[in-house]
Amino acid sequence: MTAELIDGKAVAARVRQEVADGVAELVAQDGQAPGLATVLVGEDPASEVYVRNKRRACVAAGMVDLHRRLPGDASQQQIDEEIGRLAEDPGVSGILLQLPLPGHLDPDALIDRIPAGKDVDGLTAGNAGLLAQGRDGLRPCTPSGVARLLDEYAVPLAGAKVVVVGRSVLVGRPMAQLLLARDATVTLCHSRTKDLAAEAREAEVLVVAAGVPGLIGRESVRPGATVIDVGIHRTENGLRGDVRFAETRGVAGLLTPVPGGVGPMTIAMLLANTLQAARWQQNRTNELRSSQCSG
Ligand SMILES: NC(=O)C1=CN([C@@H]2O[C@H](COP(=O)(O)OP(=O)(O)OC[C@H]3O[C@@H](n4cnc5c(N)ncnc54)[C@H](OP(=O)(O)O)[C@@H]3O)[C@@H](O)[C@H]2O)C=CC1
Ligand SMILES: Nc1nc(=O)c2c([nH]1)NC[C@@H]1CN(c3ccc(C(=O)N[C@@H](CCC(=O)O)C(=O)O)cc3)C=[N+]21
Ligand SMILES: [Mg+2]
Repeated sequence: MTAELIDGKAVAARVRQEVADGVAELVAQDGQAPGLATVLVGEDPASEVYVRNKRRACVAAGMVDLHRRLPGDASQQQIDEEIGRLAEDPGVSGILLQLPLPGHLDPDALIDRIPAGKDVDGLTAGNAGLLAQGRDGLRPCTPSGVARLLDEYAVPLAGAKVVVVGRSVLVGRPMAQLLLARDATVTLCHSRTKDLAAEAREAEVLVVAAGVPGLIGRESVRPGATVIDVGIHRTENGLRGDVRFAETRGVAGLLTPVPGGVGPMTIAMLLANTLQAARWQQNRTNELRSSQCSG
């Protein structure tokens, strides 16, 4: 068997076009484009690259790029105040605080200063709680990108055995919650899991987000399974994932490559979240206006 590859680049391009169309529609309705505020503290080189890519994608979708850069020695209070200003600003639809922050700062406290309706990374306790309760909210970009890929390739989730490897707040946990909301039977594995390969072999859908290069190979994959590799590692031979690609391709039914799989979906879903946030804000403004007119 040779697995069919999931083309994340193509799906991401489609999502970005949908977002661009939605932005144009919003601009036609009320003359204002959604604005994305990226907040970058310090000069971490990887973060510089991610933020640059996010800003480019935002402009390409017709949104307003509102970037805020703070020095690496900025205080908790300075960043707190900056986020507070962005929270109040009606031109700001979405706020993204790029992580990791310099060590002297408390990221959780700063993230929770972002209003849930502008939290386009879906990382506030408020949005995590809404997801855990199965209520509407903004979802973390990488897990919702994975869910979109599974939908595009018509992978059945209701009643399916799904194994997620990794329980981070950024990826694993929200991934498990999203799949649970789609009626999958979800097993969540982590570094203390006793027999990872045995758990993973049960999966009809296996999502790997451990951050360990080559953790998963043929011994861990059920024949015909769908395997989603979230891991990203820069090696001498280019980008690699958490899945040993060549050998897994001989066992799986559907497989994401690295690069070109999950990676491109993360930015596409950030744009989709920003459009969603802008629509909610527009609806709220319109409701407020009409209630003032009639009352
Ligand atoms: N493509 C994309 O867009 C994105 C890619 N990534 C990539 O995905 C990977 C994971 O990211 P992230 O979730 O932030 O990573 P974290 O390091 O925050 O979390 C890793 C998780 O994997 C678990 N884990 C580690 N080693 C093992 C092991 N040997 N067996 C089973 N579980 C293990 C950890 O368990 P424990 O909790 O017990 O420590 C932890 O829950 C990274 O490579 C990252 O670069 C991340 C975000 C977006
Ligand atoms: N708070 C936080 N949010 C993140 O979103 C986050 C993070 N922390 N920590 C690190 C990981 C990693 N990550 C990637 C996003 C896109 C690609 C991506 O676009 N990859 C392309 C290739 C890019 C290239 O060629 O360099 C691809 O896979 O095809 C990769 C990796 C986000 N992360
Ligand atoms: Mg990828």
